[in-house]
This record gives sequence, C-alpha cells and structure tokens, in this order.
Amino acid sequence: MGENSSAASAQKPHDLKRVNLGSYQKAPLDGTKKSKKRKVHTKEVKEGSNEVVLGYDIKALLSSLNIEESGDVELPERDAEIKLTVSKLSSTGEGLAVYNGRVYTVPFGVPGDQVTATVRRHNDDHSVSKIISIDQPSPDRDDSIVGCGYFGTCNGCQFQMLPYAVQLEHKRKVVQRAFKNFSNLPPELIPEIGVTMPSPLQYGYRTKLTPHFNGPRRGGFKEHMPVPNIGFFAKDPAYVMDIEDCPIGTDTVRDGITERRTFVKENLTTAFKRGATLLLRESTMRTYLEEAGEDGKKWIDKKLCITDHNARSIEYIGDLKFDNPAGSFFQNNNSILESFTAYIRENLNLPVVKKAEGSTDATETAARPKYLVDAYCGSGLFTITCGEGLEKVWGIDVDKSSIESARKNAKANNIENADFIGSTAEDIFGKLTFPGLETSLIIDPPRKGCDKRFLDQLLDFAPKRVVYVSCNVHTQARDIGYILSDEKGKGYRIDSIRGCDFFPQTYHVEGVAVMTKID
Ligand SMILES: C[S@@+](CC[C@H](N)C(=O)[O-])C[C@H]1O[C@@H](n2cnc3c(N)ncnc32)[C@H](O)[C@@H]1O
Repeated sequence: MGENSSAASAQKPHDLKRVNLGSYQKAPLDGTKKSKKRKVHTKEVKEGSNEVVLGYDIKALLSSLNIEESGDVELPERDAEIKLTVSKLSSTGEGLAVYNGRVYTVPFGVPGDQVTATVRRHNDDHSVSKIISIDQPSPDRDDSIVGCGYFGTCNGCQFQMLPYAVQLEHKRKVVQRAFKNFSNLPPELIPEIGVTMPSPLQYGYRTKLTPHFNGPRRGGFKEHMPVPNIGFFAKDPAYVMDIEDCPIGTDTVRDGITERRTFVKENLTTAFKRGATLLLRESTMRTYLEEAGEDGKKWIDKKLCITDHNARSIEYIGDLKFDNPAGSFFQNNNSILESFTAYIRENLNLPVVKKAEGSTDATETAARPKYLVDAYCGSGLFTITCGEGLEKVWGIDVDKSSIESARKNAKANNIENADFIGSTAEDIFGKLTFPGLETSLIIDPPRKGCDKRFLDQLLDFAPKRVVYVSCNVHTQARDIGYILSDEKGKGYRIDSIRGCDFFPQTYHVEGVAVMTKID
C-alpha cells in the first residue's frame, strides 16, 4: 500500500490512543477533613494493554448503572475500610464494585460477593481495594475448589474459586467485549462468540514456569545474608513471594521447583551475583514400543525438567515431535495442543489428509487451498501440525533460533514442502509466487498484535482463508477491525470467533478468529 492509503487509514483503530484517565478529589470517609484537589494525569497507554481494557470495563459498568463519570467524587483515605458488592468481573481478572459513584477493583472478588475491603490507592479512573473478609459469598464462589495455598495473595492465578464452567463462560464474554470495544466494526459483522475451548487439564498443565528472586542492591550475595524469597509476585503489594509449589505446573515442573530452590539456597554466594529468573521447562523422552500398551499408545514417555535456557527441550503433539531450545517460545499447555491444532487445521480449510471413513472429501479437495503461510511461526507449531498434503508452506518469524528449530522440526516430521524465513512478518509477502485465492494464512503474533505494514500487505495478497490466533484478544479485535474496515477487506466475512483456554485459573484467553474471502 502506498503513502496515500496509509494516510487514509490514519483514522483506523490501529493507532496508539492517548487516553485521559481523569481526575479526582480525595476526602475522608466521614467528610470531616477538607478535600484536596489532585492533578489531572494524562498518560500515554497502548491499545490492548490491561490499563486500557480495564478502562472500557469501568466505563461500561458506570454506564450500565447510569452513573456519569465525574472528577468530583469523594474518595476515602488509604487503608479506610469500606463495604463493597462486586457487580462485574473485568476482562483483566479483577472484580469491579461501585462505591460512592466510583469504580473500585476488587482482586479475587466474584460478582455477587459482599465484602469488607481496605482502600489501597486511587488511580486516575478507578480506585483499588483489597478484600479483608467476604461477608456474603456470591453463588458462583466455591472456595472449596481452590487448589493452591498461595491463591488470593499470589498474582499468578485469579480464578481458582470459580467452577471451571464459570471460568470458560467468563472468557467467552471477554472475547465478546474485546470485539465490541476494539474492532470498531458494526455488530452485524461480528458473529456470535463461540464457546471457549476447554483445557483437558485445569491444574498440572503448565510445562514451563519461571520463578525468580531479587539480589542485593550491590556487591553480590554474602554468606551472612538470608536466602531471598524465590517465587512469583504477590498481587498487592507486589513483592516476590516465597513459593514452594505451584499446582498449575506439571508434576515434573513442580519437582523442578523443589530442586531449583534447594540449588539456589545451597549455591547462593557462588552461583549467583544478583537476582535471577529460574527456568523450569518440561521435556519428554519417548521410547517407542513394538506393540501398543494397555492405554493404546505405542510409546512410553519419561519426563525431565530442563533448567538450562540453551539445552534442548522436546515436546510431542500426538506423534509429532518438537525439539526447541528450552528458553525459547513454545506453547505452555501441552494438554490442549492436540485438540487446538486439529481445530486450527480444520478452520484453515486444508485438504483432509487422514480421511474419515465414508468421507466424501475427494471432490471437495479440489476447492481447498493448496498453500499455507504461517506468519509468526515460532518453531513451526502450525507448519508442522497443518502442513501435510499441501503444495507449499512458508513460515516466517523474527526470531532466528526459532526459525532454525522450525526447519529441523519440519524435516524431522516429514514436512518436505516447507520453507522458513528469519525476518519480520511483512517480509513474507514478497516471497509468495502463488495466488492468495489458493492460500490459507495463519497469523499468531505477540501480544501487541500485527504491524500495520503486515496487515496492508495481507490485504493486497488477499488470502482465501485467514485464521488469526492471539494471546491478546483486544489487539486481535483491533487488527481484524482494521482488515474489515479497509476497502480491500470488505470482501472478507468473519466466520467464527472463540476463545481457547490455554491458562485455566487465570484471566488469560487465547483467541481464534476465522475469516474467508467471499468476493
Ligand atoms: C505467540 S508466538 C507464536 C509462535 C508460534 N506460532 C507458536 O504457536 O509456537 C509469537 C511469535 O512471533 C514472533 N515475532 C514477534 N514479532 C515478530 C515480527 N515483527 N515478525 C515476525 N515474527 C515476530 C516471536 O518470535 C514469536 O515466535
């Protein structure tokens, strides 16, 4: 796209927004002291960041209660105790309550909870509270299912008190709100958001954890110094908690926590000069059997915990093998990957390789795309799980070591027709010698979403099918809005949008949106 079209698209929702986060007055609860005026803060924040996403939820809650946003509400002093009723769960994982016409975040609160909370601080457009006691629990709260002793203090999980079905439905609503707030599309272009794909494991699923510890300000660790806390950040205040176990990790990774903690304690002054982040990455050693075992599998897996960033870690999805540097990116929930990648393959509309009995696909195959482009391909997850039976697959990723792994992984899994480029995603389009109409494109960018240059070239190439996977449904919605609001993108229809639950017990949701070029 040339200069003119870029200028024309300046109004599109892809740009950073300068958000005025408002002003407020501070006043004691009993109204005896004089109110102090505070300065108006204007902060530049990025679209899709938690700050902005929460801002939309705050506005929506006030508007649903017909409360006008005002800079003149009275604010209680820090540490004051207040009674709150949680009315909504934000897309960023906190409960939201309204008190004196102002929204308070209530971490670990569930809609319907009546709580006593302390006031922690007053931010620009909302205040932050901390639960002291739950006076009347919500019908959705079930504290008996909480699976971790650190829950409620640790910032890693937000939803352990919610039954799994409630978590999945909440994530469906998060995706719905993301497309409503960030796509800028008229509602009739957005399909009903599908049910969230569940994770087969809701605990014991994380194949990678990275606990950390702080070091002394200067001079390194000395014999007389206490061993620092080793773990994860607390929610509020945000200090590093000492964490001995994390039940969302796989058993191997959990054993690794114990082993690494002991290592740090015993070698603090010799092995570490300052604080560090520890790597715990599960790896699988597979031995193939001559005959299937009782569970029907033709292999036995032995799990190891890798702690060296540069060592190799091996993961399997079914019988496909992925061999990567332990410190580089690979999806962290292996339990969902088989069903997830099957869903992606189906939605890329690729030729059916392993035909089901009675399938009539032979006639259909002719109409299916012959080419696959895997943008932001990492070490080749989609190239390898979806690349069979195609004339050509191209993968691209900016991380050269991931590309090296992708090449090796494709070869090891007999994907002979794949080529990979180590470069920024938009460089792929210059390489493509086949028509967009015969191509499926998969996109899986980092949290910030796609670069505008990538989206503009996508529009020029015009692939028949686009599957957009994202760990940030807000930037995903923005990018899809950008595509569909462009003249060239008007020929696309959004077929489906749904979340996939890669991170049970947390507020994170992976979005999958499928688009087809219909004219
Ligand atoms: C969420 S990961 C997805 C990786 C892969 N699809 C997977 O599922 O394993 C995002 C990937 O985008 C890559 N990346 C980040 N910015 C990029 C850019 N501008 N161009 C190409 N790749 C980029 C990262 O190196 C990372 O591998």
